[in-house]
Amino acid sequence: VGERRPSQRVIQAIDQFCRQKEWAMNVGDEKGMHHVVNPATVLELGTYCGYSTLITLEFNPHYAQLLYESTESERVHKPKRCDVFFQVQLVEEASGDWIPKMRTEFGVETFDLVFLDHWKDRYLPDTKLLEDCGLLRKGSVLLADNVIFPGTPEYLEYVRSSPQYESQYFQSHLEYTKVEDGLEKSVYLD
Ligand SMILES: O=C(NCCc1nnc(-c2ccc3[nH]cnc3c2)[nH]1)c1cc(-c2ccc(F)cc2)cc(O)c1O
Ligand SMILES: [Mg+2]
Repeated sequence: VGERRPSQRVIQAIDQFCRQKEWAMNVGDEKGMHHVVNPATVLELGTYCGYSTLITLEFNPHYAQLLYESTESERVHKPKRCDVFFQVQLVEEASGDWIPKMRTEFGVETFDLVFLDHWKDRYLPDTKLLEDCGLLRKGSVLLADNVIFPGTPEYLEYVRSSPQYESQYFQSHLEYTKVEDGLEKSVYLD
């Protein structure tokens, strides 16, 4: 889409390096997200190296710097329109502190997609925070990585048992390995 988001060549180079030289916790080329969703306004919780990035929350300054370099986006307080289709806005803060500020800081009404890939014990509290802050609308999609490994049992139980969500599991493997893992796609029914 935009020349400033990590290009496909960068993604392929990351995948090759992580398969052949050193494992890293990107969502990876097998799990991927492209076949699951096609959003407009996206929140990513847990940026890491910016492998899958649009509007993203990362409070680890080292990972945040990696994203700035890979997308040449400027710090969130001077968001630069990377191109007509999207902005990369990076918030170096903890998700629990910043989700309540999304509307006032970024003018976000609701998110079309939330990609959960941060601390696994934050998936459930942050999901409840998104609900309480009115940041989900009918049809909003929560896409959660690592629901099997490392695992997010409380989150899975919640989205699979709540009448507010229609959930579907996309079985795959932990990035660059043969260990079972997968993505849980949960549509908010409101
Ligand atoms: O921990 C993971 N990801 C999370 C990184 C993170 N570290 N800190 C944050 C944070 C926490 C609050 C935040 N609030 C805003 N940004 C935040 C970022 N996120 C992770 C771990 C593995 C994994 C695989 C095999 C193993 F043997 C052990 C582990 C695989 C994956 O795909 C992962 O995504
Ligand atoms: Mg992950």
